[in-house]
Amino acid sequence: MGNNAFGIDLGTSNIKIYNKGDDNVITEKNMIAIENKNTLFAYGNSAFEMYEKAPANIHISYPLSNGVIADIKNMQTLIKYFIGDLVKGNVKPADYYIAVPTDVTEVEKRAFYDLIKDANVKSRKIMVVEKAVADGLGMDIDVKNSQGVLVVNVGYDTTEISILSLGGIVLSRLIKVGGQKFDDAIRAAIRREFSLIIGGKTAENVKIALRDLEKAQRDAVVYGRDIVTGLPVEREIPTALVDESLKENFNTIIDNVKVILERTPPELAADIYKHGIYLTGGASQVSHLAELMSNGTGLKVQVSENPMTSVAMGLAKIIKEDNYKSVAYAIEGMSK
Ligand SMILES: Nc1ncnc2c1ncn2[C@@H]1O[C@H](COP(=O)(O)OP(=O)(O)OP(=O)(O)O)[C@@H](O)[C@H]1O
Repeated sequence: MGNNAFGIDLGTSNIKIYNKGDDNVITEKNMIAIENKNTLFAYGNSAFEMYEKAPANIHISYPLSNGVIADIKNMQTLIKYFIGDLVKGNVKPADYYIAVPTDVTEVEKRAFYDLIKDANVKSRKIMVVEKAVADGLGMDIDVKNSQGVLVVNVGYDTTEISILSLGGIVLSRLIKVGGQKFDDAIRAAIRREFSLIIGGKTAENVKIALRDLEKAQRDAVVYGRDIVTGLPVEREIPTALVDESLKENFNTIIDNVKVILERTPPELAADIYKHGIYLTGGASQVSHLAELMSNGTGLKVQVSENPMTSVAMGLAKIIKEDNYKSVAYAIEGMSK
């Protein structure tokens, strides 16, 4: 069996892996729990379950930060375990296609390649794909023939804004705003208005539930600690407060989209105008972002059907169809 292949979208909060073996994408939390400084205690979704609840001798962390690998050793461990789980412990030589952000340094890009090479996963060939190109393919855009595609991927701690043309990236900007900043803004507003401290997961749940709460015209019910009394309490938070708290981050994203649009070569403007903005990434689903982006830019906004997995689905296409192989490339001067 010489055709094993995996496509990896290494997100800060979620890792998505396409496995050609079963033609499926899995999503796991990109998290590791280490006990007493050196023993692996838990990884992926089970590490996330313990987050904010674990005792002091268990250190839980994300090995990625702002879209780049911050903790190479733990990231290697995670890759080894995730791949091992996917193949039920029987790791065979395989090709790896890994998505990388465009607007990072060459050294940071190379780190993605080195990660796979050194993770003990029997990598045969390691190919790199610009994340926005994979995103485009995952959203069924004809990226190889289109001249002017604007993709905005709102992730956990970054948003990547890219202009694609004829299968390549013309402009790209990675900004440090994403779902985590949205959660922080919700926490800060609740603390300010209700003197209530809530956890990060609670804030995330409010953000995710926001659209449904608004539809049902219901407040968000949260549990937290009252700053004044120090006691745990339950409070009802109006959705209008949550909406208001998110505005500033939304504006930062929209302003950066406008900057990219201003810098876009005019020859590409026609296609961008025709198709509008392709919005994807887990945090792009947050209530009101799409409509505010459309209002702010004057362009229509197409919302991805699979915002969390569009990059991995694009990698799947590249792995399965020879027609798309040309968008993947090897890192120069790799030593194997
Ligand atoms: N329905 C939803 N509404 C709003 N936000 C959501 C929803 N579902 C997931 N999210 C948010 O999406 C974010 C994760 O998205 P994603 O998996 O695309 O990020 P990532 O790839 O890990 O991060 P990055 O791209 O920054 O490396 C989290 O902040 C999560 O709270």
